[in-house]
This record gives sequence, C-alpha cells and structure tokens, in this order.
Amino acid sequence: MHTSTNLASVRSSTLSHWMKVALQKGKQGVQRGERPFGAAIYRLTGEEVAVTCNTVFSTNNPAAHAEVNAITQACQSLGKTKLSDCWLLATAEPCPMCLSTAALAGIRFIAFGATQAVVKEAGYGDLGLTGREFAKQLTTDLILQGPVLGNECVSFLLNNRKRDQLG
Ligand SMILES: Nc1nc2[nH]cnc2c(=O)[nH]1
Repeated sequence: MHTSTNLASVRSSTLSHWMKVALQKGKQGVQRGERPFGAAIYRLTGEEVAVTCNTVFSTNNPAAHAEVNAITQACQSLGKTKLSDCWLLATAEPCPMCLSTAALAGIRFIAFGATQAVVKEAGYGDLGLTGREFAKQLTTDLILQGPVLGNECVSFLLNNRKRDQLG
C-alpha cells in the first residue's frame, strides 16, 4: 500500500476535480435523505465511468455504500468485472467491505477525502478496522491516497452528522 506517492501519474489537481464530482453527488444524496458519502470512478485516461452516492436508506441495503454502488455501476456500464484501469474516488476512507469489493474488481488506485476517524466522529459505522489498516492485509497491491480535498470532505461529513439510530 502507498499513501502518498501517486504511481498512476494522475495530477493532484485532477484527483481534486474528480473528488469534487463525487462530493457533489454525495450532497445530492443528502438532499434526498441519504447518508453523506459520494464516490466516482474514472479511467486513467480521464473518462468518467460512474458517479454515485450512498443509497443505504432508499434501498434498505446496508451494503449500498457509495463506493460499492460506484463499482457496481461502473462494471455494468463497461460490461466487465475488472476495473484495473480505473481510479476510485471516495469522499470518505473506504470501509473494509468497500475495499474488498474494489480489490475483487481489480481496482489498484483509490483516493479518499475524510479519514475513518472523521467518519466515526460524524456517527457513521465503525467496524473497528480502518480502510488503511485493512488495505495492508490485502495481497493485492493498492494505492490508497488521501486526503484529497480533505477540508471539504470533512466539512461535508461533520455538517451531516448521523441523526438516525439505524446503524
Ligand atoms: N466510505 C464510506 N463509509 C461509509 N460508512 C457508512 N456508509 C459509508 C459509505 O457509503 N462510504
């Protein structure tokens, strides 16, 4: 796992731009009553493949995290199950479930905004293992880069703290 170097040679300004798109989608989700998480998938060439938000509430599906939705949508849109030529952008550090899904899809490049500590502070699911800790256990080589657009992503989470008690 690498946390600072960008081996996929995408400019940090490009990552910030992609993160803004994910953040915007997360904000749209909040307006519809969803939890404050957005994600996006871009090809290394710069092509936008998927932009999604958390839909746990509207689908009654605890696995409908923004990142899992993005991976599902990207695979369906590209008609394949491997996304090894893609970046995954997530407004918050992906949880172990999302990282597992990304690894299964062959994703090697992930950028996140807010850390798991902020996710926890905002009252959202803490599995006791951060994405960064989990990534170290994976046998796949993963670049997990963050924070990207950290201040904006932290504010987004903290301004939308959990009010429900449903997990
Ligand atoms: N990264 C991330 N963490 C979450 N915790 C609860 N929902 C989510 C989500 O959609 N994404």
